[in-house]
Amino acid sequence: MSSYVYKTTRRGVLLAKTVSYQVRLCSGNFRHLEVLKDENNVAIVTMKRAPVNSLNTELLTEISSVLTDLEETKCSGMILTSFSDKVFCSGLDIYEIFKSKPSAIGTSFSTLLEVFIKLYGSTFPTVAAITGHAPAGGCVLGLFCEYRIMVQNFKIGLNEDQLGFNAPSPIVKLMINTIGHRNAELALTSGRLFTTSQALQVGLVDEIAKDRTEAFEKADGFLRRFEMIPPLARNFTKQSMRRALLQDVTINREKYTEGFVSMISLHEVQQSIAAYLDNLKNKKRNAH
Ligand SMILES: CC/C=C\C/C=C\CCC/C=C/CC(=O)SCCNC(=O)CCNC(=O)[C@H](O)C(C)(C)COP(=O)(O)OP(=O)(O)OC[C@H]1O[C@@H](n2cnc3c(N)ncnc32)[C@H](O)[C@@H]1OP(=O)(O)O
Repeated sequence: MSSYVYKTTRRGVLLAKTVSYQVRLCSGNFRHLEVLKDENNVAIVTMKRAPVNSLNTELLTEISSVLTDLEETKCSGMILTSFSDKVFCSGLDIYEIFKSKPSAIGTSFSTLLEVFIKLYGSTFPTVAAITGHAPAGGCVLGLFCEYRIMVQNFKIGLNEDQLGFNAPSPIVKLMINTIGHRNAELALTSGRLFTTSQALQVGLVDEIAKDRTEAFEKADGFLRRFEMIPPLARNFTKQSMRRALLQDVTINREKYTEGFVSMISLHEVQQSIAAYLDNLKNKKRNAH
């Protein structure tokens, strides 16, 4: 088998077409993730749930489990990315929230919150190499990381309002923390998807890359900024900046999950999701 993998070296990250490379994380057997680690204990976590990395409970559970592994093995940094050169992550799996049992919607959302707690609160530095579109939950996953590098000419944002429901309050706070109140309000109320360059302008992403290789070089550059910073100090500072939101979600996880399930289960919301799915299918049909 020959596939693209990312070979990390002390001086940078190289894209290499090879199969004989570094250590594979052996503590987990993942269906939708590839996890590689370099000699510096930096992990590259690649989502590979074709075609568009929609976040179903299984993928979310795998991400959660990898994050536990990375904490336990004292990983020194993590790059989160996608197998695809078109889509980073298409958000929550719509089919898990459309016409689904409340318990299934609840499990999916609660697992997303678990990923938030582990990823946003991780002791190691995290960076998203966004190699394609990142709508809704895809943007959310990027926002959980400390730094975002996005390949040019794609779209990112919280378009939940377009689907007929609002983004829950913790993610609104996170968006405000990232791009400011005014920009967040304008973006969220219209379900705006930003182009890569617009996202850079408002601060939704931190750097633009011309392609995947450059995104990895820049991600590696971000992680190397911390080589000379004592990890303990870095982590204390990170936790103190993130404590309020982390505590809120940890304490109120059940309440937020119930709120999300009630909202998604509303008849009008289900109708909006149905219309959104029709629209998605029509777009695809018209493109052919
Ligand atoms: C502090 C914070 C704490 C906690 C967080 C709190 C709250 C967070 C709230 C998060 C809520 C999120 C809600 C969602 O994420 S709902 C999902 C929203 N997603 C979208 O709107 C994206 C929809 N998809 C697209 O726009 C395009 O598919 C995309 C641009 C991604 C790719 O386009 P492309 O042309 O490449 O592919 P398509 O032909 O459109 O799609 C291929 C097949 O994939 C299916 N698909 C696409 N997206 C999804 C999805 N999200 N779920 C399930 N399936 C999806 C699509 O239907 C195609 O299927 P087939 O027709 O081939 O069967």
